[in-house]
Amino acid sequence: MGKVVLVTGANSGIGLALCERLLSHDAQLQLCLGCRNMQRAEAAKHALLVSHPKAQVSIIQLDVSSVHSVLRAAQEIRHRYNRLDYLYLNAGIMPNPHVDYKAFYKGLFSGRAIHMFSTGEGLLTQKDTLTSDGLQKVFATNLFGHFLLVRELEPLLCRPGCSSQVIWTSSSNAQRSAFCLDDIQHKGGVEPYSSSKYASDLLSLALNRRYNSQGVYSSVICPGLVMTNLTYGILPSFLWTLIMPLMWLLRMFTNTFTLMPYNGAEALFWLFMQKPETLDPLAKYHSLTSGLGNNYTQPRKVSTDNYVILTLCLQHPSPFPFHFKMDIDDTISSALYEKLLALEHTVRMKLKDEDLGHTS
Ligand SMILES: NC(=O)C1=CN([C@@H]2O[C@H](COP(=O)(O)OP(=O)(O)OC[C@H]3O[C@@H](n4cnc5c(N)ncnc54)[C@H](OP(=O)(O)O)[C@@H]3O)[C@@H](O)[C@H]2O)C=CC1
Ligand SMILES: CC(C)CCC[C@@H](C)[C@H]1CC[C@H]2C3=C(CC[C@]12C)[C@@]1(C)CCC(=O)C[C@@H]1CC3
Repeated sequence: MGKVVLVTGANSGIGLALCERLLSHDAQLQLCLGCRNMQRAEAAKHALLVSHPKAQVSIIQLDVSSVHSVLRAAQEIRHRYNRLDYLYLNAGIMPNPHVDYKAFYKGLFSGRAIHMFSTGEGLLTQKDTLTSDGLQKVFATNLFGHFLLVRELEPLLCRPGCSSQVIWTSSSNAQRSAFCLDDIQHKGGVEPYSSSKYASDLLSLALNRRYNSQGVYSSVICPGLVMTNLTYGILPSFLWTLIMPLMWLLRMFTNTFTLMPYNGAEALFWLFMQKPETLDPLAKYHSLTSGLGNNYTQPRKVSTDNYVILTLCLQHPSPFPFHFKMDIDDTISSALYEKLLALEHTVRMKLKDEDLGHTS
């Protein structure tokens, strides 16, 4: 039987491009598309079957921002399959983005222009909303729903003698400065996207600590800047098309302008072909495209700008030598993991109470 792969947010952009690449590589795969919108999911399945008529593609209705939907979908997946080899946690949103053009103009002449183009740091804010579960929507979609999904699919991922991979689509926009352990949902800030992506980097570390002994390996990837529905929400598509020659030119200076979903999916696809035991849990795997248009994957250390480390090390005398850095990263990721477990407990209790309310 072929390997089982579940991809969330598979009906468009990077997720759909990944599915195409996976099927081109391995026609025996059992590919499951986790999508919230069934019409768009059917269209994606149809497109995949046109290029791979013999492929085994199925759909699971999954809204990762809804606790009820995640629990129901996981139950259905456990019913359909007895294994899960790859879980791609790719669905993501950046609602109501606002570009700070003043900061962009300043950044152009700051000596950090390339960094700004590759990370979007300091340029973007978003207006978040609440889900029906009362959670911040960006947090619920980009992080918490996926966390719950991993927890629910534990029996399929952890199988004696077999290994499996959990792969997060993170972002170069993941910023330590946007994330706060006391406000993991980012209720009080205007950069929920950066916060949620930084949290996914931390969570991946925690998942490795928790699950490696059971054969589950978690990695994070960074797709670069890709033209998808997400980026068309930041600037209209005609404007992106208009500045495309400029972006090709910028590729000479930053290889993070992957631009096409196929290129953005490079690291996701590359991880599919790796032995998970050989992967570095502290690396973030970047999809990169050279000035000449060649794709490659490069691991870069995750969270090198940890301000807690800096604060501690700047104290005199420093309570920690520099080589304690990884331990402190580990402490933050453990703390996040505990907070997510506590939140999971709360939402499960709330759902139980609601169910009891309906039956009595
Ligand atoms: N484009 C870029 O430059 C970058 C993107 N990324 C990340 O890549 C990932 C894929 O985004 P991208 O392909 O660019 O954008 P798209 O908007 O094309 O894809 C996002 C996918 O996520 C799905 N999705 C959104 N919310 C939910 C939900 N609640 N439940 C289930 N599915 C959901 C969307 O479904 P629907 O069609 O129903 O909305 C869609 O299939 C995201 O995690 C994004 O943050 C990271 C760095 C850069
Ligand atoms: C000449 C143009 C390239 C000017 C575009 C300016 C900005 C709108 C963009 C520069 C860097 C971009 C970027 C993203 C969005 C658009 C920019 C801020 C992302 C934040 C999109 C989502 C991500 O996950 C990472 C991207 C990093 C770079």
